[in-house]
Amino acid sequence: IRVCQKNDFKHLFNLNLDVCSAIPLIETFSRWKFDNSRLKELPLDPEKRNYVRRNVHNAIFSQVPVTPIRSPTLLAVSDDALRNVLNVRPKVTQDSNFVDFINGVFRPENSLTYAHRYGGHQFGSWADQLGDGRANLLGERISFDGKRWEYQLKGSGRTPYSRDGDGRAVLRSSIREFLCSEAMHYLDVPTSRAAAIIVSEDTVMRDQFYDGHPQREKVAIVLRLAESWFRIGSLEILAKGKEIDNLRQLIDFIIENHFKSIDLKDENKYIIFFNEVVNNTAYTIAKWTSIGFAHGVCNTDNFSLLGLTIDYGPFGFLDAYNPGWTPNTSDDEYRYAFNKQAFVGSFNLLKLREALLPLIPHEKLPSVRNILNGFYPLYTRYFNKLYCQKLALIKCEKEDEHIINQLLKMMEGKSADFTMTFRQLSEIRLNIHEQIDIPKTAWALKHLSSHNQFDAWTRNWMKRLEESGLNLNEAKQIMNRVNPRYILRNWISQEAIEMADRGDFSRVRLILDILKNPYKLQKPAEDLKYANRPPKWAKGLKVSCSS
Ligand SMILES: Nc1ncnc2c1ncn2[C@@H]1O[C@H](COP(=O)(O)OP(=O)(O)OP(=O)(O)O)[C@@H](O)[C@H]1O
Repeated sequence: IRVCQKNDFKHLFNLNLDVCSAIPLIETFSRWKFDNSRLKELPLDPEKRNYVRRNVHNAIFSQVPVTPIRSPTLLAVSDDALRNVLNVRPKVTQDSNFVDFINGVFRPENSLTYAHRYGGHQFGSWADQLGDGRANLLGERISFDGKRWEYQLKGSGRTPYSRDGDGRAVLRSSIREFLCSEAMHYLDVPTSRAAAIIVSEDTVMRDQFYDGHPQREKVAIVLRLAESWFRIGSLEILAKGKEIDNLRQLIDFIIENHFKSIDLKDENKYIIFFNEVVNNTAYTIAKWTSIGFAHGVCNTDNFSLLGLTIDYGPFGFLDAYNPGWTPNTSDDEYRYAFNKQAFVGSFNLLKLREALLPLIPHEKLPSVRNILNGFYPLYTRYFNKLYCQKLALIKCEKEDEHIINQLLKMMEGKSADFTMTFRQLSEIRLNIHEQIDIPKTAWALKHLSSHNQFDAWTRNWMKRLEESGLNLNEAKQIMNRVNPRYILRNWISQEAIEMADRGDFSRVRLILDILKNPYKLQKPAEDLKYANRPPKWAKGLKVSCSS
């Protein structure tokens, strides 16, 4: 443990304790560098003229230069990601090299500009080669806490995987990804992260904005971070192309770097690996469900092999509880609806199992099948555990599952606000006549309380709390640690996007600051009514795959 530097004390008092258990933070960006020895071991496409779309074979990466955006402006940074992942002092963002770095112009020592070749099942069908069509992997680096991070630019130009795309990401989708990936981190959901976002005056055409008409939109680049960007589709394309050596090499690489408990010499290593991915995926989807998050495009190319939430496209958080809701207006069949995410997760894991088949001996296939069959029970266990926490039901027994299901039924019947109902449940009290008392400000709960089963349910729930030895105050403390008050509702990001489009980045920065502490009441968030009933215009907001 290093001795804290003077400046760190102010963070210590904010309880940001980890800053002091670290090597000193880097002060000048020009000295910052990648470690990058491992990624270079993986098969590289020999073609270097990589601006033209083509089918790539026998490679995991293509080397593609970044195409910078014109007159880039730094829109926002995540101080926490800078400190704890890049290990730089946030003031390095004033260094001109920093914006140049995100724009691909300044290349730190050892940096790469790879585009990854992957495939995927999209909306249930095999889509063949997809790949990083607008992203560049810059390299890997170990942060001071020993974690290995892969750095990526999204929106950084065309690659052989761009298909008909222009290689760009528009401002609105970049802001959404930047804010939501950081918000998910603070909500304790396994996720990729974002360190910074730059924007240009350059525009590109997109065919679906608010009113469904083609529009020119500004472009942006996000510096994204993940322990690994490999997806189910990374393995699928190798299996489909019968590139078995590459398949084996990539899985071994992932096991060695990210599944340290698996012995590479173990003859069952691929089965154990599958088991781990199934477990991680079940946990992440249960976490999504517990905070009302719908990913929106759960294709296999968007499902991380580490179980991280990746690719923040047409995602959304539930306002009114409608389990069949999808945030993605392009999803006509509601395949990726909120309540279908576990089903889709198991479909995606089935595709992973298929990709692993060439490496698994025939006699071991039944055990792989059993692992997959265990997905849904595992997901349900995580789901129940997380929902028990949301209601402070610390015993989490069969009876409690009944309480959870009854509450969700009532919420669905009343279209109760998902986030605020859970949050405000902790504010229920019994008055001196033992009657249920809901504060006037608890608008979501007041609404739910008109349900004819609400009183009976509440008393039953309180009885369970009592049986666990908890009084309402203790329950409140537990509940307020897991039920956020602020989430990134579509209307909240929409206002920030419109301001940023006009050159005012203050709202994006403020929202990031608020979402750092989603469980804590904050005045700026209350002033902006972020815990109030969503405004009427929020209902008309649409998000689609066009980004
Ligand atoms: N504007 C674009 N230009 C080039 N390729 C694109 C563009 N938009 C999407 N693609 C490609 O289409 C495929 C599906 O897109 P999707 O939106 O799922 O991914 P993404 O958001 O670009 O990337 P990621 O999954 O890494 O976040 C990917 O191969 C992606 O690279």
